[in-house]
Amino acid sequence: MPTSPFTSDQTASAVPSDTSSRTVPAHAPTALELDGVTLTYPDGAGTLTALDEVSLRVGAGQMLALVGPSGSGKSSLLAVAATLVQPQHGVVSIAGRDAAQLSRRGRDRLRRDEIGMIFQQPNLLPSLTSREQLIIAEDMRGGARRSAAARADALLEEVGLTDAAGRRPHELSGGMRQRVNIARALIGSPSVLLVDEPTAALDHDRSLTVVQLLARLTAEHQVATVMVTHDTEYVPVADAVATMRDGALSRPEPTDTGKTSWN
Ligand SMILES: Nc1ncnc2c1ncn2[C@@H]1O[C@H](COP(=O)(O)OP(=O)(O)OP(=O)(O)O)[C@@H](O)[C@H]1O
Repeated sequence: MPTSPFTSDQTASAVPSDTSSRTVPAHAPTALELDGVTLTYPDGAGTLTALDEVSLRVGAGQMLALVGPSGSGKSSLLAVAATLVQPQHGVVSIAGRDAAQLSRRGRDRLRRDEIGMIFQQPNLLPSLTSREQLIIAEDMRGGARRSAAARADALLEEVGLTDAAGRRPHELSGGMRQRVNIARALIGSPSVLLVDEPTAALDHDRSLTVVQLLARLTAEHQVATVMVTHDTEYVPVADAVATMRDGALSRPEPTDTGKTSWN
């Protein structure tokens, strides 16, 4: 496992991130694919189109920042990509598997095995230590306890929290709690990481640290990451940016990290 550059709740201060460890092939294998996805909600006598023929490919080791005004469909895109909501039209593929072709149980398994989710609030269990948060998540996935403990320790080291492994959420800063949350989302070795406003509850320096950490882990774990953010300041840390407007998604534009080409 790579050694973490963090010590405790160390923060960083400049954009773009240190992306020196990020080497992504020009055409990374596609881990997340949306093809012509349309999602509508009932709206009075009619319907509201939340996603309008959205297509997107995110490769292993690539991080996409998703921006757009409130109500433009960003959360709907994450919900569809997470297979939590079924679109009326189009295909959602995770790790090469078409979610619509699976039974409900198959989709649950796909979600459990291939998708990690990170929300703005870490939602850690108050009575558990950082290490236990990760082990119990792996337990609930059905993983073996002994390997879960070793993996939890390795992940906590990667996010710079080895010294905080025995601390409970109230003994951690907001940034540290979000780093536990990120480590927990990776414990099942997902192919896809879906991240909704990870910095909304953090100050600037901690926000930057968290986004840089997501970028580094995306490359190191070869996961396909989609991060919704309202804060365009952190967009340059991602490999590409796409904008939602009225349910339509722009073509992803590579940022100038210079380390990758977009799919
Ligand atoms: N469960 C739902 N039922 C009905 N309409 C919904 C539902 N969820 C979202 N919408 C509508 O779909 C549209 C897209 O919403 P969505 O939450 O995806 O946008 P968003 O870009 O994530 O917004 P925000 O940045 O405010 O979270 C909005 O008009 C919203 O009101």
